[in-house]
Amino acid sequence: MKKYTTAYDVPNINDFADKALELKKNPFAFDTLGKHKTLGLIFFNPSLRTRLSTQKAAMSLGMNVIVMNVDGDGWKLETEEGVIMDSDKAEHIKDAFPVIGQYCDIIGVRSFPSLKDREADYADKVINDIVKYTSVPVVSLESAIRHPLQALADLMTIKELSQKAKPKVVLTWAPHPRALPQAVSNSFAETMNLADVELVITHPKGYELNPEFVGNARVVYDQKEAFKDADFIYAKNWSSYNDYGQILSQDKSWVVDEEKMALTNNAHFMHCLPVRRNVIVTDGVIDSPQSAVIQQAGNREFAVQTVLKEMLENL
Ligand SMILES: NCCC[C@H](NC(=O)CCC(=O)O)C(=O)O
Ligand SMILES: NC(=O)OP(=O)(O)O
Repeated sequence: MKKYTTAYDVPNINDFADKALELKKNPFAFDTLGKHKTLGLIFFNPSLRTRLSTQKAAMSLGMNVIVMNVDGDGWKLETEEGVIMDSDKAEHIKDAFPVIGQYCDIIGVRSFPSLKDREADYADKVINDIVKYTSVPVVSLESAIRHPLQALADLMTIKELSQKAKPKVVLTWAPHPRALPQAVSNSFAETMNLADVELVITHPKGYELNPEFVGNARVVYDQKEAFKDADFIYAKNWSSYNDYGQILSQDKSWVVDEEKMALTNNAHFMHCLPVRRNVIVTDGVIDSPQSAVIQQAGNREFAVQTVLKEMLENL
């Protein structure tokens, strides 16, 4: 595997999630596979889960790990082509990543969208440029438009918890004070379209996701209608795709609360974290026995370990 930037980078994401669940049972089975191999993690944006789970996963495979927060610790990196570099950005990614590629056997990158220029964000230029400018495998730690490691962990969690062959999975928009990327929702929808689930997406009008990611999902604008008989409720805020990057609503009636969860089939509550309590979801729901958020975050380790293992085996 030369890159993992979307669920389509593996032949079958369902089989791949099963492999990850197998690895979870015996995470140290390949603890010398990564001997003398170095993983470089480059963060343009903050992280807790992705950073720590990836470091842990690499160490369980015997790898060395080097981590850099490029906006904090190093030279600020320019990502635009052909600019006169007289701003605060001292180095171009075209120079930085071929250098980083010489020090590393695998590179992981987190780079959020601008939320200003839809065309540029959806070209997913930073991660694609890094794939282009380095010869080593690249894993997305959340790009401008996708978060494939999160979606893989989400699929694992649904497989672990589902009591049905084809559960009803509802992705619901929820309010947030800031404009957030569509990446988590895009990757979740992309992956659920490939999984054996009934996918429903609910959001206020104006928050339609890119149709490429919605796929065969049913879009329901009435949140309570969408929640009926759901087996999984996956909450996430995202900014508008059509009115690009804008906050169109902060409607508190979209918060996931106990009353709405009571409409479901005793659904499991999911969120990628970090989550703003009592903004996205009430304490009562996230602290309930049906909350899967900690298990989901736990699965991040084995999702990325499976990707790294596959890359190491094909170096
Ligand atoms: N990696 C998981 C989510 C990351 C990001 N969330 C955030 O930036 C939340 C920040 C805040 O709540 O202020 C997102 O939505 O894509
Ligand atoms: N869910 C997730 O990617 O978390 P971090 O942003 O903390 O890495």
